[in-house]
Amino acid sequence: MSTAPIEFLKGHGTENDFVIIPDHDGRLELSPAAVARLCDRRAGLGADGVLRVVRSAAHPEARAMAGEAEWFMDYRNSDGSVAEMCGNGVRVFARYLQHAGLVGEGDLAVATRAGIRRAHIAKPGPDGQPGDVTVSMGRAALPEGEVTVTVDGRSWPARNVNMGNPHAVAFVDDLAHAGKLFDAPAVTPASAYPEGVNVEFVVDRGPRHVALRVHERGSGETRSCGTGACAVMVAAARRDGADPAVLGHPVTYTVDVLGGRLVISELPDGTVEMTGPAVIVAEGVLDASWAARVLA
Ligand SMILES: N[C@H](CCC[C@H](N)C(=O)O)C(=O)O
Repeated sequence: MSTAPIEFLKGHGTENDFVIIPDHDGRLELSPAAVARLCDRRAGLGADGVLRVVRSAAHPEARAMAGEAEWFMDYRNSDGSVAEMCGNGVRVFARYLQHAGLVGEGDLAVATRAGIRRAHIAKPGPDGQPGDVTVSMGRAALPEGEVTVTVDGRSWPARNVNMGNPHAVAFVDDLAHAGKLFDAPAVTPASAYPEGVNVEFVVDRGPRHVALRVHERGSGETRSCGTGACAVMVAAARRDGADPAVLGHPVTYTVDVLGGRLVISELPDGTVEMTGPAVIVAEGVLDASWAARVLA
């Protein structure tokens, strides 16, 4: 473990919150236990996940992307597990790069374990608030086969959608039917998700307007899930007969999450674009003795 002070920032995207660890040269080794301690909401900083910021050329999983994306988002869930992609995380990661003066407004590319994600940081709004961030989230994969989600003895059919990470999308009559979501919903067949799954419960709010609750793999219920909102939009568009590849024009849904609102569009070529806020809340330095003891 490095003995140099460890800087951190806190940020969130629609209240999906993250500890950001600038580690540009990739010197830190964050074990799953260390990530879980950083994310602990009592004994640590508290967050749904960690975004370690590493120069792509300095990370073996990102080196091949360094020519297109200077920075690699090393995302971890709050239980310390690694996930392929984090949609809200990419927006907050982009905001960190802007906050740190490493990028300006406009277009940028971020290396992730699901590949390169291109983003756009908009100009500040008329109220001076930072501009929203739009992320091109790639294409959804829709594996065949029905899955079933069960919570507190109630079951619903769900749509299997992969946004680089796995999702099961269940349309319900009332978000309260998902119960307290303290534990992971049961998803069958388990064989559909050998690496675990993020589970979204969705209700309609109006034409091309839905709302979700989510139990995230590796983090539990969160206030928002960017990849989940994309999975929900694609599942809703297929349910509603609004496939942009068939219609020949983009289709846009408003997706309300507990922590705010995301706007998700799918283009005729299948590309999914997500737009939403990203906020840096605070920055600081970990206490050296705490870090030495806890992050070892
Ligand atoms: N828990 C997810 C990763 C974070 C996804 C979510 N926070 C987002 O904004 O996409 C998984 O294990 O696939």
